[in-house]
Amino acid sequence: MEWTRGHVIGRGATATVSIATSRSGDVFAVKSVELSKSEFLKREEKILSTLNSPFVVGYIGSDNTRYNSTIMFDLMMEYARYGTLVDATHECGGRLDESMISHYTSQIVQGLKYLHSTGIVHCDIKGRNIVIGEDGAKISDFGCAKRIKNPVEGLRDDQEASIGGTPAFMAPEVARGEEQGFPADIWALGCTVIEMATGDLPWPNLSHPSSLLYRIALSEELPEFPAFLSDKAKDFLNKCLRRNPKERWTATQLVKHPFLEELSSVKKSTKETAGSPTSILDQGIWSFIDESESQYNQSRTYSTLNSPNQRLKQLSMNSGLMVNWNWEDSWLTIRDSEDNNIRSVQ
Ligand SMILES: Nc1ncnc2c1ncn2[C@@H]1O[C@H](COP(=O)(O)OP(=O)(O)OP(=O)(O)O)[C@@H](O)[C@H]1O
Repeated sequence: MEWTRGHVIGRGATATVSIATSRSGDVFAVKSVELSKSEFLKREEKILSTLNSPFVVGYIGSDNTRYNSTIMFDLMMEYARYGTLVDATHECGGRLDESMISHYTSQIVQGLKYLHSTGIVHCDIKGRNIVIGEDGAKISDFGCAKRIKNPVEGLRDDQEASIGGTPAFMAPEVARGEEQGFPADIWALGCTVIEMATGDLPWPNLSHPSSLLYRIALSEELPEFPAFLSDKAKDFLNKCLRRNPKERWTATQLVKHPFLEELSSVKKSTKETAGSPTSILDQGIWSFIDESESQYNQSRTYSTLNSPNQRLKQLSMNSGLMVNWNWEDSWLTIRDSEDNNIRSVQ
């Protein structure tokens, strides 16, 4: 397929996302990294290409392109024109009202139900990894995702032992470096509900990632439930945010929770609530990205250790090293590969 890269619409820890258009005029998003650093994006493609759900961003294909003298690996996917859930929250004055939280949460839970039924743990659920298209919220960014079992053969996947994600959204068992299964996505979902309700991260009063990770891993505390939420919303949070992963509800159970069943019938159109984005033509889609937009993020590798305590220490040290930590910039994603290397990116 012939296509043209447009302007940058987002930058994550690992990749740059641009708008793109095909010769026939179809608009899509393209996530790009240098080919030599594309291991994680290729792994993302391997997972995304197997998925098909209205609640997961759609896969289109992949390509290699030359940008100046650099060969890029490009993952092409459905374009979500209203940006991320964080963007939608900002455009609504910094907080979403409860009917909208219920509406989006219902779609995310259906996405998680689908993913978990295919044996996939997303491992990095947060507002910035939920994109909003014409038909609502979709789970995106499968850079940390793993298939923990082959539903047909019941086999362990190579990635099963890996640990990843964003510290503020990490479940206690993940912060301790023990395991990251389906319940870890449910914990992160609870954190994402708090993020929609407050416009802030869970655990907002912690000023450093190491204190954050120790608190999540080793205290008996939960993130604070926003006092202004209804009892149903708080009960929903209570089913997600249980420190013991075995006590958390599954996505299949959560779909039927009264918070989603009743309030999600108050459906507002995404157009009404996500503001009115600039038209694609206004955004200069037809021009190539310029030099200043081509700084693709570097990845770094750290060795780590075997015991949970040592792993936790390494995770928190890496977090501190990687970012000048403040809550606006705290979207650090940490990946810990099976051979016990932590790949941490800013
Ligand atoms: N399909 C899409 N449609 C519209 N915008 C998108 C799409 N995918 C990604 N974006 C934008 O690009 C940003 C970065 O994308 P993404 O999160 O996939 O990159 P990443 O490098 O894997 O991020 P991180 O690892 O930091 O979470 C998103 O926050 C969003 O603003």
